[in-house]
Amino acid sequence: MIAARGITKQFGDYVALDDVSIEVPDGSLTALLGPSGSGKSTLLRIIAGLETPDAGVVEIHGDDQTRVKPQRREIGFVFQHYAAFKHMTVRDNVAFGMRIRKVDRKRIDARVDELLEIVGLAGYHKRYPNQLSGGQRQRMALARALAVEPRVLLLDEPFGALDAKVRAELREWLRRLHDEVHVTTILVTHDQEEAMSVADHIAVMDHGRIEQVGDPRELYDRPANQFVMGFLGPVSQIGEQLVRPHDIAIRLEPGLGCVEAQVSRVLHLGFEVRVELAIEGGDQLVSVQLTRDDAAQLELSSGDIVWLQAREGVPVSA
Ligand SMILES: Nc1ncnc2c1ncn2[C@@H]1O[C@H](COP(=O)(O)OP(=O)(O)OP(=O)(O)O)[C@@H](O)[C@H]1O
Repeated sequence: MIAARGITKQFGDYVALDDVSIEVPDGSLTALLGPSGSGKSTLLRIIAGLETPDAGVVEIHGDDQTRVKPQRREIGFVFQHYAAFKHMTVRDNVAFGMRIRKVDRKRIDARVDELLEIVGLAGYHKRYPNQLSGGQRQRMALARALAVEPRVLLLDEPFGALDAKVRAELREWLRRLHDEVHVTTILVTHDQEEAMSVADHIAVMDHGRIEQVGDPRELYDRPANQFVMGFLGPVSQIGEQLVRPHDIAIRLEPGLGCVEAQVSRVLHLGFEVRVELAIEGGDQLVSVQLTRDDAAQLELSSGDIVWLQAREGVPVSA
């Protein structure tokens, strides 16, 4: 297990981390998810030893590592903009850490072959980094990080600089890689879909604090507060409540607990139908997601007056 306990970090007067504690189980893939500036990278850098906390302790497998140099923590690190050695081939980039550790040449060769196979770059040994696509370069970076058999793999927005399609592919690939390699991994991301689709556990961060830790489903179904609910998916405000757009029922008659609204647009988006409505006194349109069948039954058109209600038993946050 990797644990950070009571971590506080200030930059001048600014509190980047405020008494943060987290436990990352062995073999898990845990995401630190939060908006820009919430402290994710700072927490990761403290776990890596690249930054020193003002207070608190970092433990890896029960050993206090707070004062241990990064090189001695046995971690692999991959950043968004991976600094590959441009003048070295893919093989030499991946072999770098092993050469420093004086691993013998035969073992290095075998391990490089194995790693390039794992990251889907078999046969790319002789290429140089500028002859790889962005996605291939990040996979090479992962091979390099894994080469020294780290106890922990730390990934800071590793796919952040890539376009949406490649990101989505690499996300799936990372999940499969993790299922194969099982190295305890912490992934920093601001993208809730990325966190939800690859991580076993997610710690949602905001303003230097962890707001909630749980598996993707727990967080979605039982958000601890408005911030977590809003960060994990779209929400609509009905009266004082935040409700997910697919958890709102539209009724043609008034009823107990219903809020009156006027349909402003009906959008047919293939699989779903999205209805945008104005609630009196609300300054933003409320969005409701319906199935095509439900929408067909309601026969809504703009200008109609309807009543909205959160479906029973769904997560709402007041
Ligand atoms: N070396 C530093 N000196 C001063 N302020 C810093 C330093 N590093 C980080 N900060 C500040 O601490 C806060 C948290 O930064 P951090 O990079 O951890 O956030 P983040 O959640 O990773 O955001 P992003 O996704 O934008 O990187 C930010 O307001 C940032 O400006």
